[in-house]
Amino acid sequence: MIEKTELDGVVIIEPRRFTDSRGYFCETYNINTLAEFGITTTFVQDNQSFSEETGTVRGLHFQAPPAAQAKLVRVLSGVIWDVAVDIRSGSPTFGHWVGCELSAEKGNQLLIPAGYLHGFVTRTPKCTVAYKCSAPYTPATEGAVRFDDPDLAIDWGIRPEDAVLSDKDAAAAAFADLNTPFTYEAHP
Ligand SMILES: Cc1cn([C@H]2C[C@H](O)[C@@H](COP(=O)(O)OP(=O)(O)O[C@H]3O[C@H](C)C(=O)[C@H](O)[C@H]3O)O2)c(=O)[nH]c1=O
Repeated sequence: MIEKTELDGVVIIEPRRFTDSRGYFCETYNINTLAEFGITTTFVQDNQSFSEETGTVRGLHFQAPPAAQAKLVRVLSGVIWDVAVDIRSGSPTFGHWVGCELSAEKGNQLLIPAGYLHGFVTRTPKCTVAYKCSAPYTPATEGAVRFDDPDLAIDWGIRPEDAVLSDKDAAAAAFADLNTPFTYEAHP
């Protein structure tokens, strides 16, 4: 059901699927289920993005306090490699990243607390990604770091030059220039 990663508070969730002759049913989010695992994050906004091509990279993004967002990410169609990067100053894993393959078929999810960069690359065409956010969209607090930043050295499984990027992401800041607005707070 819930698997910790080496990054504090970043967990992989695999909701239970009730299968029968019609197909399956699963609860994709239940506040009480997460509370059983000590996760008390509440969400106020649902997002969905669709990416036509394999190799589409969205990220690495964050919103700064007071609009910092935790995210609960899942895939409705296709497969992505989902990445979180710890940017909490003072954290023993500052600048470290974890990746996880999320797929519609598996129905697995990645929970990323506030204080982390988030981004993904699509591993199939026509990828639909849905994610819950713990704070509303607040453009004035948005920040972005280059997905292929050499200091992060994230393995995206593609050549950087092959990435399909938005203009915003193509012009994102270097990690070294990030003035992280997050202070390290341990997660349960
Ligand atoms: C994030 C967001 C965007 N927008 C508007 C602003 C732009 O005109 C348009 C596309 O936004 P953007 O290019 O930032 O979309 P993505 O590149 O998919 O960004 C997202 O991708 C990574 C993976 C994330 O984790 C963030 O949630 C988010 O930054 O949607 C909204 O109206 N509300 C929103 O919450």
